[in-house]
Amino acid sequence: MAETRQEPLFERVAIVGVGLIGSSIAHAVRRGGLAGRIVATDASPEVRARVAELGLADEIVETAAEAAEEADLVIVCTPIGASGAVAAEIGPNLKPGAILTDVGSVKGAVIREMGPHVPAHAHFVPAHPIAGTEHSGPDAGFAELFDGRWAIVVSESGTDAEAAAKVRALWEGMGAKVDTMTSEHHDLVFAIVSHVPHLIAYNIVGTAADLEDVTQSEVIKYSASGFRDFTRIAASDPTMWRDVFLNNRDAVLQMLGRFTEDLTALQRAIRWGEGDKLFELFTRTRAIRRGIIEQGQDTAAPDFGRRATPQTKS
Ligand SMILES: NC(=O)C1=CN([C@@H]2O[C@H](COP(=O)(O)OP(=O)(O)OC[C@H]3O[C@@H](n4cnc5c(N)ncnc54)[C@H](O)[C@@H]3O)[C@@H](O)[C@H]2O)C=CC1
Ligand SMILES: O=C(O)C(=O)Cc1ccc(O)cc1
Repeated sequence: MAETRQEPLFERVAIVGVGLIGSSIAHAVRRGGLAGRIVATDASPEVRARVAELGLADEIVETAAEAAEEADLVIVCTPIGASGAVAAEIGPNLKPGAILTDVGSVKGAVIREMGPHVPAHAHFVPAHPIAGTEHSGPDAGFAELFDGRWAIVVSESGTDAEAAAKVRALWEGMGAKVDTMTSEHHDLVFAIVSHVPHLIAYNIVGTAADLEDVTQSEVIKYSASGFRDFTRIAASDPTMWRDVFLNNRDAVLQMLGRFTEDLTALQRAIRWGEGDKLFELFTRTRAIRRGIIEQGQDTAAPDFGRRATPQTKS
């Protein structure tokens, strides 16, 4: 767990979009004593009301523009599709030296959408926590979400080193381990380790549900197996994931091309009874899993069983 600081890292922190990630940040920032004051906003009046009930912020305002006023740090935690419009609203209200950051699962498109709205006197440091659950909304968040998990801070040629160091310190203060990379590299890596796996889960659950001779009740009844993990992933927020695929199109299509080629090779091996090919692949993948565990990298989300109750998400 992160140490509590004497001096907050930021005086005024604004959180725009208080769903799973925004509310987890609110909890973790509080826990780490990282902000003098937290101001929050959300486009949904129901979410704003729930944020007030949960006491997640010191101040709740109606617009992103208001939240950004006098903020030292603004964290945009909306779905990716909204990030450009949110940045356009925030940009004119960013004070000199203010840092704008985000948590989006795609970085290149977000930088293209948000970047042009950041005034020269402020700094933009995009980021992405590699931690989440299939739940959404302000009730789904918890302070421990980022503990021991990775957070990527994007570093491009124009990134301000001091602002990037503060965003790194923020994530470390919330319990995360930080890596830096370019947005291009980020989008390729997360296409294969996160975006394509989610697409596979959505697809396999959809296929199983559509099969005429496998009723949905059987999908539920027999899902206490590997399939259950797919159903958890396929329960992830539809808006968020639609935006991920629309905004990381090229990298996802590139990885899907490789994936389908390899799948076709497996199909062929099954058709022709090439057991040695199947055995060789399964041996290799088993070693990869064991390597992950040996390196202590198997940091599953702390509490995947958490439920967002009541569900206030619109
Ligand atoms: N869910 C996950 O596991 C992870 C999500 N992310 C990223 O975090 C971001 C947020 O995801 P979640 O917290 O899961 O979503 P969420 O659906 O729980 O919360 C998003 C919130 O943004 C609000 N919102 C939408 N448009 C808005 C606007 N224009 N202005 C203000 N508020 C607006 C919604 O009302 C909602 O409360 C996404 O960009 C996603 O890619 C990153 C890591 C993990
Ligand atoms: O719930 C899961 O298994 C996740 O994979 C969570 C997640 C979703 C999206 C991200 O960009 C990062 C982490």
